[in-house]
Amino acid sequence: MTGDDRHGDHRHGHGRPGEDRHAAGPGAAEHGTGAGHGSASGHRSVPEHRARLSALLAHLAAREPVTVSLEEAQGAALAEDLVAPGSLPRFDNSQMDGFAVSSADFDRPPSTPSGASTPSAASTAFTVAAAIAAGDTPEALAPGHAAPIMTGAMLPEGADAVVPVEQAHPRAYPGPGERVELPAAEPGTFVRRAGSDVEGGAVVLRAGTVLGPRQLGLAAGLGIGRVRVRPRLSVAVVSTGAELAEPGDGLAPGQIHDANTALLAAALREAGITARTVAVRTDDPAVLLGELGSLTAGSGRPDAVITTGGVSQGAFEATKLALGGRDVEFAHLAMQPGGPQGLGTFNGTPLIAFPGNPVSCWISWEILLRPVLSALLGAPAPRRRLRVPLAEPLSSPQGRLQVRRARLLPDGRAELVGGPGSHLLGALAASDALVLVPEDVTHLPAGADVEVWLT
Ligand SMILES: Nc1nc2c(c(=O)[nH]1)N[C@H]1C(S)=C(S)[C@@H](COP(=O)(O)OP(=O)(O)OC[C@H]3O[C@@H](n4cnc5c(N)ncnc54)[C@H](O)[C@@H]3O)O[C@H]1N2
Ligand code: MOO
Repeated sequence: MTGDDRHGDHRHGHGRPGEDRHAAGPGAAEHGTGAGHGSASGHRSVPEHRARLSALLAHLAAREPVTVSLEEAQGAALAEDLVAPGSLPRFDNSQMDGFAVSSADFDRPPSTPSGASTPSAASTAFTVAAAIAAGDTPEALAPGHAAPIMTGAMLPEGADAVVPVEQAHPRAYPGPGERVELPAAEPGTFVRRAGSDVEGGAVVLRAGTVLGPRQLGLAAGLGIGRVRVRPRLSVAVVSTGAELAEPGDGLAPGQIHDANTALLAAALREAGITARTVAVRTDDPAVLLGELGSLTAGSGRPDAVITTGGVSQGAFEATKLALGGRDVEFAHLAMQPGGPQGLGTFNGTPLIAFPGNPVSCWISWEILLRPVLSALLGAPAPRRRLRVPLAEPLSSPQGRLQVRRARLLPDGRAELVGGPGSHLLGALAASDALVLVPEDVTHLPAGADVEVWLT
């Protein structure tokens, strides 16, 4: 992780109260419509918080699409339908290394030229024509002839079937004019018909499709080198906390290594988002304000800022202290982990405040922000959601959506990994799924069906 660590650069001139020009951002006052949408626990519900995130980021859906190379397009969502300029396969071609023949020739009585061995009743003797390699433009096949043909090579006019070389006698490619015996083949045998995969002119990918390896392979196979996509988001991750040290550096007593920067930046990049990172290794709100001020100034500012840490009830909550009273609101969600959250704007840039515990960060991204981005922008693609039986019983706090880390077992059951604690990085790394336990559920027996998101 090459974090842009500007700790120690105390530029207090930026982002002080009164310097924060954020007229466009949806401030706390505009979020006052949530009454009645809270959870039974009195905390804000997850759908309500998602709706606020969606309103905060809605303008990002209106950005002009861009035309980019396939390499640059990975992870982006198509801005328009992708239409096949031609067919796949482009032309009738061979699926096997063997001999191109006309199936009609098998109907003729076997020919036994003088000096040739008598073919078996099941095969027919052919005169060998010129061999056809992939990339060749073959000559038409004359009746009674079989052309050695390689996989992918264009079928010659007059041929409608291919016999693999393994079935030929001799099991080889005799020279032109020599003889080869082949067993009968139906029309179309081992022939890959033009357009049998994709028809020219067809819509092959719908607007909004996220471009991964398979989609990019299709575009390339169709000869499409550049695609029109929704522009990539750029997000800055600002981790905060006086206890944080750079991974790789030594620790003073009481310090811990910063996991959130690497975790969130990787999550963003995996989602096709450009991520930059800033570590604010102090609980001084003025330093955080300075960093946020310089981050959100100028044309290079990100589309959004995510902060981690400093949003709970402690005495040194830098994020809350720095941003409280500005256009950022703080709330406690009916979710665990990931309860304390903030959102709003700083200098007009959307700002989302995640809690500091690493698992809380991950859950906040997976359960709150990622689904909002999927719905608004198409990318990243939504996580796959399944209902599967639990491998073991669990209990969950009343009035909270509890999100547990789990592994999907080969038999299709979800096995919990670690407990519910939001500091359990080891268990998080061993998981490949999230189990969502609804707010009103406090106990589930083994075998109960649960909602699982594959991560
Ligand atoms: N009295 C209360 N205390 C707490 C409450 C509460 O409601 N009342 N909520 C708890 C919950 S739930 C969470 S989640 C955390 C949220 O705390 P903050 O967002 O203020 O985060 P911090 O206090 O800065 O850190 C919490 C925890 O995470 C560690 N941390 C922080 N940043 C990183 C990082 N970049 N890499 C690794 N670990 C990090 C930090 O050292 C703390 O252990 O508050 C509870 N408390
Ligand atoms: O809401 Mo916190 O994320 O449980 O530890």
